[in-house]
Amino acid sequence: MQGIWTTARIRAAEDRLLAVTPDGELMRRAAFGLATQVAAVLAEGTGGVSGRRAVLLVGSGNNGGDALWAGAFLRRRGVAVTAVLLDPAKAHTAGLAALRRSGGRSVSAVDGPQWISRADVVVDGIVGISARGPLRPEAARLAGLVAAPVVAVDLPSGVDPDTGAADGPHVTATRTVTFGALKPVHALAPQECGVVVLVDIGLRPSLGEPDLYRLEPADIAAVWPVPGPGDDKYSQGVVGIAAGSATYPGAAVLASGSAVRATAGMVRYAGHAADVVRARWPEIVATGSVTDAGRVQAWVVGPGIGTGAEGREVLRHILGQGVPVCADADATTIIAHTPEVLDARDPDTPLVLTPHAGEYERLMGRRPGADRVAAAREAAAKYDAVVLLKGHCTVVAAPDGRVAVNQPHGSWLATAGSGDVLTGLVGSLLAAGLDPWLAAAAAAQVHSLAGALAAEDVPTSASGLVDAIPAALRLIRAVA
Ligand SMILES: NC(=O)C1=CN([C@@H]2O[C@H](COP(=O)(O)OP(=O)(O)OC[C@H]3O[C@@H](n4cnc5c(N)ncnc54)[C@H](O)[C@@H]3O)[C@@H](O)[C@H]2O)[C@H](O)CC1
Ligand SMILES: [K+]
Repeated sequence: MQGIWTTARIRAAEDRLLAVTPDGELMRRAAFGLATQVAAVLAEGTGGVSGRRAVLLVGSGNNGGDALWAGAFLRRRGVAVTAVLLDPAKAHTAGLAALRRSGGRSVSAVDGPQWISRADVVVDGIVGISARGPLRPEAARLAGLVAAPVVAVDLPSGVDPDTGAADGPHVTATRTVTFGALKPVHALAPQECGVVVLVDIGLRPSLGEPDLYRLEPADIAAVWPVPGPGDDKYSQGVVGIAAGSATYPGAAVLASGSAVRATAGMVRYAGHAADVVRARWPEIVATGSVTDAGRVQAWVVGPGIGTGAEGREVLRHILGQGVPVCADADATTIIAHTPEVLDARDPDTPLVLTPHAGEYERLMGRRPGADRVAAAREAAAKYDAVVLLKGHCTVVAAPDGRVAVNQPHGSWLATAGSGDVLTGLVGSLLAAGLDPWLAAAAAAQVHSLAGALAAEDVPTSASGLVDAIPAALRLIRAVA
């Protein structure tokens, strides 16, 4: 799994490493990697490096220092480099001297626009992990003038390094070159970071355990259930789907279909949409009620069951079965409005909640807010459940504090029924015996990849999503 560290952890590790590294060495390592990436962007965008024009937006700290040293390295490759100093009195002294020695020029912010307009690439060295809030006015004005590709130093300036919040003026980068380790912004704001490149500066040994994780294809391929010689339809885990109604069978069809596509384990359906589900998915054993559904190793409950007395009884029955439960949609609302339904839950029964922002507000009495990691952790602790907080970047928090951030593949999941598909995936992995946090994180990753494959750059539907699950699993196995 890809480790992600908060800025406080990064800074502490950097301080430890700085104490045993020659002065300026870390910055030069960072800047050399940065210069290599800037040259690559120039080559990709203009067909060459020498003679091209790079403009550096330089803030008052070490982020600007990285940019200035990178400018000096780019000068060796024949790039014309101009540093726009946002605060000349505070520009990194050694970096600025190195740029000037190499033949680079520096100008004040007043003269910035004329250089920015002619740039082939802009390097965002305004602010890094010490950023607080959106870009300040002068920086925002200059950043707003940029038309050329942007390479962000460490992170795109104006985007919160620890939450990825980008609700004020900020840089949107084509590529972000970060140093030592990924920070939360790189996983939580992929649309602002562009392609993220990690430059090793020898920080890893000083870092310790990550604060957040992102699953890689190999992590998913390693846990996704595949039948073996000794398996039969039961041994891979049977998932029960309690969803839908006679009036609204769609959620039942989607959640059940997703479970059928996700693994080779058996799927049982229980509810008022049995005929429709059976007709669409003949593999499924469908019954009219959860009370006569037969043994399962995990339950999915919620989509389309309604939030009235009958829905509450279905949820209460399922929570008392002593198997992992994924509660979604109406089940989330029932839990929020009548939390006493959780009294039916056997304390050892793992529970996965999959709220979107509105359902989160019902559960917690507040919106998730800018810090979605903290929000997911808070809900996970309150309900002693894995909480999969949906969003452009889904965040999955476990009651023990573990957090995974999924890697979105576009926004194709913003379609009706998408949540039903996700919950079927989660339930299948729970039935296969996966750790509930891992099950939710892996399901979210496959769900977003299936969305991209189903869409292929044009809008798709939840049915298309279900059909793309096998392709997503094949792709994950292929790249693992
Ligand atoms: N420690 C090292 O040797 C290495 C650090 N690296 C780079 O250093 C930056 C972090 O540098 P730091 O000096 O702590 O501060 P910043 O450059 O991030 O910020 C400077 C300055 O910016 C002002 N500021 C804060 N918020 C804003 C804002 N929203 N808009 C405009 N200006 C803002 C504030 O005055 C800050 O003091 C790190 O990111 C790396 O790039 C190398 O990675 C490795 C070596
Ligand atoms: K930056």
